[in-house]
Amino acid sequence: MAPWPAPPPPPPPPPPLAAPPPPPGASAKGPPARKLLFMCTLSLSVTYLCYSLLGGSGSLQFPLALQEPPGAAAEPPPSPPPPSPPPPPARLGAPSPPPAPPPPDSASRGEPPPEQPPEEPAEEPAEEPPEQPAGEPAGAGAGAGADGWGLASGGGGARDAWLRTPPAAGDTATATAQSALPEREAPESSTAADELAGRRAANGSSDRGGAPGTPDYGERKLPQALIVGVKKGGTRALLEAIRVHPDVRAVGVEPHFFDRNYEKGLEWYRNVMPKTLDGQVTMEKTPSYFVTNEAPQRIHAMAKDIKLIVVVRNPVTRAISDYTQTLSKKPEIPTFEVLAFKNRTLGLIDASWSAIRIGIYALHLENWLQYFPLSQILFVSGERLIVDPAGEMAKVQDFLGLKRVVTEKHFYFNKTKGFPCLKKPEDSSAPRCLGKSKGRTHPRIDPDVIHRLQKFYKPFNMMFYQMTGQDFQWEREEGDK
Ligand SMILES: Nc1ncnc2c1ncn2[C@@H]1O[C@H](COP(=O)(O)OS(=O)(=O)O)[C@@H](OP(=O)(O)O)[C@H]1O
Repeated sequence: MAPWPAPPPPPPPPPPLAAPPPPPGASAKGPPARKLLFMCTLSLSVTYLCYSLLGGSGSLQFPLALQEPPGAAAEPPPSPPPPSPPPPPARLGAPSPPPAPPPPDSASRGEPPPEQPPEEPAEEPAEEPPEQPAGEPAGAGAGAGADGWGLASGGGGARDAWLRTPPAAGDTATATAQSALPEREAPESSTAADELAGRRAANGSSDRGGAPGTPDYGERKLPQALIVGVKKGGTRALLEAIRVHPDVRAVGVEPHFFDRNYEKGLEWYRNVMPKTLDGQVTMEKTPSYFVTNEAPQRIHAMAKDIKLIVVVRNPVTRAISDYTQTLSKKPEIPTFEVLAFKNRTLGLIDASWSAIRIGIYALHLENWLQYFPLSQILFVSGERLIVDPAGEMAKVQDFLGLKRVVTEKHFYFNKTKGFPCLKKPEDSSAPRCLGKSKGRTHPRIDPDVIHRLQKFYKPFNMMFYQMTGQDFQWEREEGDK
């Protein structure tokens, strides 16, 4: 696998201005990290100023973009109140923005109304029969389950010893927590079986063919690692791949605890988790955390040492993927080209549209760096997760302190699907691809619009590369996939 390209040269030293005070727990973040954060903030301000001066201020409202919608959950009493994150980059020469108004055309975009959480449920674990990998016995794809890579299939597995974990009768805490999962968190896939599989997975029950009635082992723990984003980045592929690891237990559905369900409390959250044995890592993925203003602070209050994983993808492709998902549910929405602009003649991008806003990674990351040092965050390339899943999984396993168990031998490239799929585990279980809602064909987008979006994102991408020390090379890609 090709190594990451060298990070860009460090930014110039900042002028002697006061840096924001560190939050509790930020002591882990050394002076260089704080300096970098400060420089990033400053650079973002300058970038934003430039955009404003060029006439884009009406479109790009960072302070608004990073706010959680009204109706956000209350803080839990036990956690000491962490400091408020510092204000977003100042809009020099511009008055303070008014309270965040919802985009006037949010309904026509297929977005939820303003009182709703801003992002759609990302869970889409529909399954499709996989193409057989070379040498695979015929029929190996039959009986695929509904969650992610079809790990709900029968047939047992190398992990059955610890995966035969349907909810024991009387496991009421879990049952209660699961029944409390709001309907909107059901997978996007349409069948009740899909939903059931997702809920089973969230239950910590056997989503890989464990024998019914076999008792669950271990205890439910709050997660030690989270996949916090980004929506349409490849988070499902990553979660399903890491779940192959015997030392990982993960929730199949997205709990949305730190954005939508926070008021339910930590015990609810714990009960959503599967049972784990000592030494196993408990995980969940909810991609909307990355763009939820309160998420870093809340997660820090729960576990300041938690490991965070962000799967990032070219923000232009990500936006189109996001739009494609919405379009699949609401075919009547305007075209991508229409939604992407505030004023197409003037070339003003509408950064208040969530499909665009989510891709301004540097701004969202800035919020996380108020609470977590960079060393606690792993950035996975969504592009490399497709072309070299084993390589990205090696980094993920290293980051989680796990033995490299998930390797090349767990993947094969499915030509029909056009994506890597999970090969059978060592125990003869069936190969699995992600469902139809993963790896959709995108609508054709006007190349000029793509070009404009690339120009729009470029400074933010550069800043993101500087902040993370990784060059994701999105500027080298041309157009959509
Ligand atoms: N192995 C494999 N199979 C299928 N799809 C894969 C895979 N690896 C990454 N991807 C890319 O994942 C994109 C969906 O991202 P997410 O899983 O994060 O979406 S979601 O936010 O949970 O809805 C999805 O986006 P679209 O291609 O736009 O559908 C894929 O490009």
